[in-house]
Amino acid sequence: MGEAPAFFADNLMGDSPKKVDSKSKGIETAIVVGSKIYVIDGVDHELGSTVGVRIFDKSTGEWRIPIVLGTKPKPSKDFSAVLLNDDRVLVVRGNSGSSECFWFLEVGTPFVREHEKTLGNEVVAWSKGVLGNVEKPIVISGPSGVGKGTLISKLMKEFPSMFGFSVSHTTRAPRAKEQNGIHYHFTDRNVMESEIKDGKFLEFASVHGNLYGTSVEAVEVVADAGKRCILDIDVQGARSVRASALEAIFIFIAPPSFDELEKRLRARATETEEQIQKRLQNARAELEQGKSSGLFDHILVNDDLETCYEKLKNILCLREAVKSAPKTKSFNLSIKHPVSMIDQKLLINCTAAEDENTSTNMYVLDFLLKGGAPGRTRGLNMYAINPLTDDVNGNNQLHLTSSFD
Ligand SMILES: Nc1ncnc2c1ncn2[C@@H]1O[C@H](COP(=O)(O)OP(=O)(O)OP(=O)(O)O)[C@@H](O)[C@H]1O
Ligand SMILES: Nc1nc2c(ncn2[C@@H]2O[C@H](COP(=O)(O)O)[C@@H](O)[C@H]2O)c(=O)[nH]1
Repeated sequence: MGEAPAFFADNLMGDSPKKVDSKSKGIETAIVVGSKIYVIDGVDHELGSTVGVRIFDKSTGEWRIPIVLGTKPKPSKDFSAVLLNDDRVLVVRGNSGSSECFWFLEVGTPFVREHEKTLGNEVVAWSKGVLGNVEKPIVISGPSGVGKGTLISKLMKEFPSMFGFSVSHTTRAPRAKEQNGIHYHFTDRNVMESEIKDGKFLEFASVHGNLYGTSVEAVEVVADAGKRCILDIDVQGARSVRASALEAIFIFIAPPSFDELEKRLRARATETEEQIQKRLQNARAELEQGKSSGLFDHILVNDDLETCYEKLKNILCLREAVKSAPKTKSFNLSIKHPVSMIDQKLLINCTAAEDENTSTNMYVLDFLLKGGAPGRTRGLNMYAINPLTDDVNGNNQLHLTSSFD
């Protein structure tokens, strides 16, 4: 049994985070969640330049080191933590810009519980809070050769700042023009199987004799860039994502006929005859499942490419004029960043980037909205308010008052 660290002695029951100075670990931030205390090491010298998490169990008096999933924040001496509910903690990284300051540490979400079961160890998961109202990711499925990749390429070409592609892992060999890290992360089966065991994948499936999978990181990288993520995955993968906590839009692409599908697959000339036969055989089952399972929100027939592409854009509510993601004004979070919680909304004082000395902005994080990326905690609505004139919802109170007058 371990010994409770001295800094807990004065506030073991409270929920408020405390910044503590520890000789061995540098600056640490602690937060109480139920019977556990989560300690975040801002600068961990033993592990190099990384952020560590330790758990002190008050009921047993033991320290535990959890398995840490997701993308961690960069080390900082200025972390502060706010308990959002029993399963997640908002970690604010002080002295950083708007794209680096909000992080979530999941300690008991369904995602974490699920991984605890498979990994047989305590798990915590990091994800980054992304400014702006991040739209739901798009899952595109359909039989091999139907034109998923072609449609996605068109979308990415027309709206480069709006969409980002989730680069899957696969054990199949690269095709002539495919580049590692761009089209796929090409990997070995034993490496991928071990990473699946480590909980690195949001979903995975055996497709046409090879392993394919979407890593949590692949989707997070896109969300971190403030873009809407597109996943090109098979029907089994779509089913797994549907069962996960990731909220997405599911679109199934069907061919006009089976003969046309075969023609396209052959014309692409990327597979051997044996592989084509395997893909066509699997296509029958995929078409049946895709069209009948109720898994998909939309089914599009890719007959004429341009017509299908226009329909896809309609589903995604894209118009010619909207070519870039809406931008939120950037800001810098100072070391002192007072926070307060009102009605599931967190108010944070920040300094506006353009005028650091004088202008203070109030930002609101709205925890009621859902959506976003695998991070289960992403896609949170963050917006600026003027504390002198606006209420917590951003409504101008002066304007309201004068209209009543
Ligand atoms: N509407 C269409 N009409 C005719 N040919 C098409 C159409 N859409 C795509 N194609 C062609 O069909 C072939 C297969 O398309 P693509 O590679 O995009 O399919 P896919 O669904 O991504 O396949 P996979 O699942 O194997 O990656 C390509 O050669 C592409 O140019
Ligand atoms: N379940 C998943 N399926 C995936 C993923 N990445 C791609 N795919 C699907 O595999 C087939 C074959 O792709 P190909 O590039 O070898 O032609 C296709 O249907 C893709 O949608 C993934 O990460 N998970």
